[in-house]
Amino acid sequence: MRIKICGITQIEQGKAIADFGATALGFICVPTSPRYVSPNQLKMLIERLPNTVNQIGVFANASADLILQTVSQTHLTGVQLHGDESPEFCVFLKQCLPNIEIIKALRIKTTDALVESQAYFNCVDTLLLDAYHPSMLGGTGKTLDWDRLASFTPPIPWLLAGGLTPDNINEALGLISPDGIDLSSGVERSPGDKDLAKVKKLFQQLET
Ligand SMILES: O=C(O)c1ccccc1NCC(=O)[C@H](O)[C@H](O)COP(=O)(O)O
Repeated sequence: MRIKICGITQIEQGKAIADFGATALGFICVPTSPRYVSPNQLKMLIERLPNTVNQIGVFANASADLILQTVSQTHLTGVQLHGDESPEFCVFLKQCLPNIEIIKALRIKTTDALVESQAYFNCVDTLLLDAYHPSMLGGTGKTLDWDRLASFTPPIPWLLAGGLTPDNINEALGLISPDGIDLSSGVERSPGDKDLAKVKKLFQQLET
């Protein structure tokens, strides 16, 4: 199973998280986020972090130009679209970046919103389901209604996000079987400052 830890801002924390067994690290390229890393910071982080893990840049309603420029300046292996990007935008980006993983995040307000995911099945490599929040785009700590996701079996890989913590991860994975999980605030001391004790506990819990 893929394990993505999102909102990395510090090299040493990123290295330690990769050593614990994360398969992907996420970097927030959304300027309004308290976890924001600038293109220069992102380049420096990626240069110093192990290339054995996927390096995912998270964008929200950014222009294609900004995304393409950021990818060309760094060695991102994937781009996560966390805003209101249309299927057409995703198709365009995939055409421009055929070797880069495109992840479309959907913020699920009600399970009816899962129907929306169908429009992306042929446009992206991976889906990510996150919790809806009226004023925050991500890193909210809010959980999804896992019971209702049991029937979500898209034809492409998907990651579960939203309020996952070392204490609730096994409950979530007992109810649903995503291809991977994505955590941010549940393994933090404060936004962008990862708590390595919590990350360690997460991996211990996943082994039980
Ligand atoms: O984390 C942010 O600050 C953020 C800001 C704007 C868009 C997306 C953002 N995060 C996206 C993520 O991938 C988070 O890991 C995901 O929302 C889960 O967060 P959490 O509920 O805190 O585990």
